[in-house]
Formats: sequence, C-alpha cells, structure tokens
Amino acid sequence: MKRVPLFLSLEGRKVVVFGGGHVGTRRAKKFKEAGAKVTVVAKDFSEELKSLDGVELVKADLRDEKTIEELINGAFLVVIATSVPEINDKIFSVAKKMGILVNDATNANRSDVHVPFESEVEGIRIAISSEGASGVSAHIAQYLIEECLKRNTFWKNINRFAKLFKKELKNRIKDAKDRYHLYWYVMLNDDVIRFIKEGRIEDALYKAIEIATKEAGIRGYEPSKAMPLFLSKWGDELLLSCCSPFEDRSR
Ligand SMILES: C[C@@]1(CC(=O)O)C2=NC(=C\c3[nH]c(c(CCC(=O)O)c3CC(=O)O)Cc3[nH]c(c(CC(=O)O)c3CCC(=O)O)/C=C3\N/C(=C\2)[C@@H](CCC(=O)O)[C@]3(C)CC(=O)O)/[C@H]1CCC(=O)O
Ligand SMILES: NC(=O)c1ccc[n+]([C@@H]2O[C@H](COP(=O)([O-])OP(=O)(O)OC[C@H]3O[C@@H](n4cnc5c(N)ncnc54)[C@H](O)[C@@H]3O)[C@@H](O)[C@H]2O)c1
Repeated sequence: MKRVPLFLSLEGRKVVVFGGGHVGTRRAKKFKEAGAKVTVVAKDFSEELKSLDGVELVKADLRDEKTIEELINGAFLVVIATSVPEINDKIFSVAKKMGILVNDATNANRSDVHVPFESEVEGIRIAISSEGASGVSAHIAQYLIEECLKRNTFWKNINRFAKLFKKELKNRIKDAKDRYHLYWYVMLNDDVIRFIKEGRIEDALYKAIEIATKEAGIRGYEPSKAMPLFLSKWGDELLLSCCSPFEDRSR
C-alpha cells in the first residue's frame, strides 16, 4: 500500500478514538489541539483524559458491534487503540464497511492513516514515518533532520528570506506563473545569496525585488531545472552547515 503524505486540517471534524489509555490519550490530545471534535470511547480512561477539557468521554461496551456503528456515524477519522485485538478487529471492519478513514495504532499494515514523528524548525514542519517498519529508525531520522536545520545558519537565513520574498512578490507580481519562476531565479543570483549568507536579509530582499521586477515574465526556472543549478553552486556548503555548532540554542 502506497500512502500519500499530507498536512491535513481536522478543524471541526469528528474524530472517534477507541481506547482511553496511553495511546488513546496521546491521539485525543493531538487531534483536539488541531481543532477536531474528539470523542474517546473506552472501558476506562487515563487520569489525563478525565481532566481534559473539550473531549467527550463515552464509557461503552465495545463488544457490541451495533454500538460501534452508532458511535462512529458521521466520523471523519476513527482511531483504534484498545488493548484487545478482537475489539480492534471489530472496530476496523465496521469503520471500513462505513468508508471511514482508520488510524490503527495497533496494526501498522492495515492503517489508512499513520501518525508520524513530528517537530518544527522556524515554521517548517517536519513529519516522518517508517509506516510501522521501525519507529526507532524514523525517530533517529527525525532527530538528524531537525538537528541539521537548527544548526544550519545558512538555511535559516534562506528560510527567513524566502518566506518574506514570497510575501513581497505576491503583492507585486500578479501572475502566479511569473512568480513561480522568479522564486528560484533570484536564488541563482550571487549577490542575493551573499547577502543571505551574511544574514543581511533586508539587503537580499531589496536586491531580489529589484531583479524580480526587471525580469518578470522570465521562464526556465521551475524547481526541477533551477534546484540542481542552485545545488551545484551551494549544495556542499549547505550540507556542511548542518555540522556547525549551535549559535543560539534558543532558536
Ligand atoms: C510517533 C508516534 C506517534 C504516536 O503514536 O503518537 C508513533 N509511535 C510512538 C510511540 C511508540 N510506539 C510504540 C511504543 C512502544 C510501546 C511499548 O513499550 O510497547 C511507543 C512509545 C510510547 O507509546 O510511548 C510501539 C508501536 N508503535 C506502533 C505499533 C504497532 C505496529 O507496529 O503495528 C507498536 C507496537 C510494536 C510492537 O508490537 O512490537 C505503530 C505506530 N507507531 C507510530 C508512531 C506509527 C508509525 C511510526 C513509524 O513507523 O515511523 C504507527 C504505525 C502508528 C500510527 O501510525 O498511528 C509515537 C512517538 C511518541 C514520541 O514522540 O515519543
Ligand atoms: N501506535 C503506537 O505508537 C503504539 C504505542 C504503544 C502501544 N500501541 C498499541 O496500542 C494499544 C493500546 O496501547 P495503550 O498503551 O494505550 O494501552 P492501555 O492499556 O493504556 O489502554 C487500553 C485501553 O483500551 C481500553 N479497553 C480495554 N478493553 C476494553 C473493552 N472491553 N471495552 C472498551 N475499552 C476497552 C481500556 O479501557 C484502555 O482505555 C496496544 O494494542 C498497543 O500494542 C501502539
């Protein structure tokens, strides 16, 4: 099964979590924080769940298939996290029959949706999963990516610049196709990159906007073409920057 990685809004969606233990609590918190309407169904609930505002708790006998059907009616996502395999199987088959997405925390293979290891560095979200093959490996990979970005002053400056530049360009250049090529075109300009590297973001922006205004309409700088050019110039330096010591641990 090939799954598609997505960043999904659950705002206002109904999510039903089966199991109110360790895993069910973690799922309920995550989806509630994302704005979902969360119901947890279980025989007993963790202390944390009992004191959590905004999550509905339903004490239920999950051996009754009819109950499961009623409980998940209208749900967007069902989470399976009870400690009883037979109950988990039953929930899985009912949810499948009703065409509802399933996150099965107890069986990675049949799960429609996986919950990844996640973190964020300066507004860039990192989500990584081995889809059940090895959480240990995925966790270490997450650490490496996160650490590389946090130590990488060069990338952090690019990140600051690129977000501001996109905002500026959206205000100034009407056609999205024009903007699309300009985003990368300016990244191939040595002055712009020099300013970025030195942390002179205002100067880099000024220069980039000047170039973009002059060259609006230019073509041939879509990511597949421009990125290799950019990397041939700056790739090694960017990779080496992953190994720099922290400048400022608080960022
Ligand atoms: C990131 C995180 C998110 C989260 O769960 O919130 C996550 N697992 C976390 C913790 C954790 N997982 C396990 C323990 C040991 C408990 C113990 O000691 O027994 C602990 C520790 C704990 O619970 O504290 C074991 C385990 N995990 C899965 C199974 C079932 C199976 O393998 O089928 C088993 C039983 C294995 C076995 O039976 O051998 C399956 C999954 N775990 C996933 C994600 C997904 C794929 C991730 C990937 O492969 O990359 C997937 C498929 C679930 C999904 O997609 O929903 C979270 C990080 C929390 C953090 O950040 O610290
Ligand atoms: N995906 C992951 O990251 C991950 C991590 C750890 C464990 N797991 C798996 O998830 C499952 C749950 O783990 P946990 O640590 O949350 O377990 P837990 O023992 O803390 O919680 C189990 C929950 O199931 C409920 N339950 C048990 N029998 C029930 C019944 N007859 N009717 C209704 N509810 C019932 C309990 O009331 C409890 O709320 C286990 O199968 C475990 O293998 C997955």
